Amino acid sequence: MATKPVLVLKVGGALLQCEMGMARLMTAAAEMIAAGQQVLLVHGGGCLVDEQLTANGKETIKLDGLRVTPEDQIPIIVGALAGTSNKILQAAAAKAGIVSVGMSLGDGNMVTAKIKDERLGLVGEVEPKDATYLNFILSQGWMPICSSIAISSQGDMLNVNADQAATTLAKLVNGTLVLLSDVSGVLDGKGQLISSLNKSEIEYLVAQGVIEKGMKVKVEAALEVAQWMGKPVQVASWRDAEQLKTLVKGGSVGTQIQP
Ligand SMILES: Nc1ncnc2c1ncn2[C@@H]1O[C@H](COP(=O)(O)OP(=O)(O)O)[C@@H](O)[C@H]1O
Ligand SMILES: CC(=O)N[C@@H](CCC(=O)OP(=O)(O)O)C(=O)O
Repeated sequence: MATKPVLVLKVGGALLQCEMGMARLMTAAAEMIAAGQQVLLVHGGGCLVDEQLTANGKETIKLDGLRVTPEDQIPIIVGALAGTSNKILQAAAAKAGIVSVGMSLGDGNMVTAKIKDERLGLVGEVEPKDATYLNFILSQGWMPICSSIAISSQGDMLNVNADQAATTLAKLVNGTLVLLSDVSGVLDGKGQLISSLNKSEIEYLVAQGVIEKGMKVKVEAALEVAQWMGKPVQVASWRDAEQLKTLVKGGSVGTQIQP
């Protein structure tokens, strides 16, 4: 019998500040894993990074939703994402009875990484490389929990947007990607959930300024992977218990980004 594709769940940083949200998500993940579904969790932590940078007297600049990352901010950003955020999620997973393996993009030869654009500093762009490490962990029934810190072949630690990290890992394992944020999906100009979006609709809403900042990065990452795989990518909410239940049953939730 063919096994179901790996479910690649990406969660944004706001989840880490919500005990209830984390508990509900991990319960849902535990149910899926118990039913034989392989689950890979990729996480951000943008708000934790913001907090740590402020506490250390550093300023943040974002360009088109991406954090400009000067070298002197790297220890703080790496600590917040690969350290604190990753371990908070592992702790929540343990509470739900999940055996997890905490990791970063830089582990196990999973991706290649290079500097994305000199203007952004140490921001990385990643490509899928070798799935051996991930597949071994998944085959054990363990849940990888991956942060978006990558390492280049020159030995630089690079800060990768977590939606882009998730798309690369989804490609690596040929998985089904679900991007979970703090909003129920992509919203229109009146705040209503849009159930489905294709490339030209996305371009129109971006040009109108309806889809902006982090959601622009997310939707563009989702579109890229939907086209690459020839199947829709879902943008949904970790806050919504009903959406999580539908997800556990294998249903579609939030906004479908069409290839
Ligand atoms: N059209 C839109 N629909 C929904 N959210 C949007 C939209 N345009 C911008 N956003 C913003 O994008 C945010 C989600 O992106 P981001 O903060 O990067 O999430 P995450 O940290 O979960 O990856 C929302 O909280 C909202 O403030
Ligand atoms: C380059 C870049 O922007 N990196 C992001 C990585 C974390 C992230 O993407 O977190 P969320 O998923 O919570 O937004 C950052 O520094 O905030």
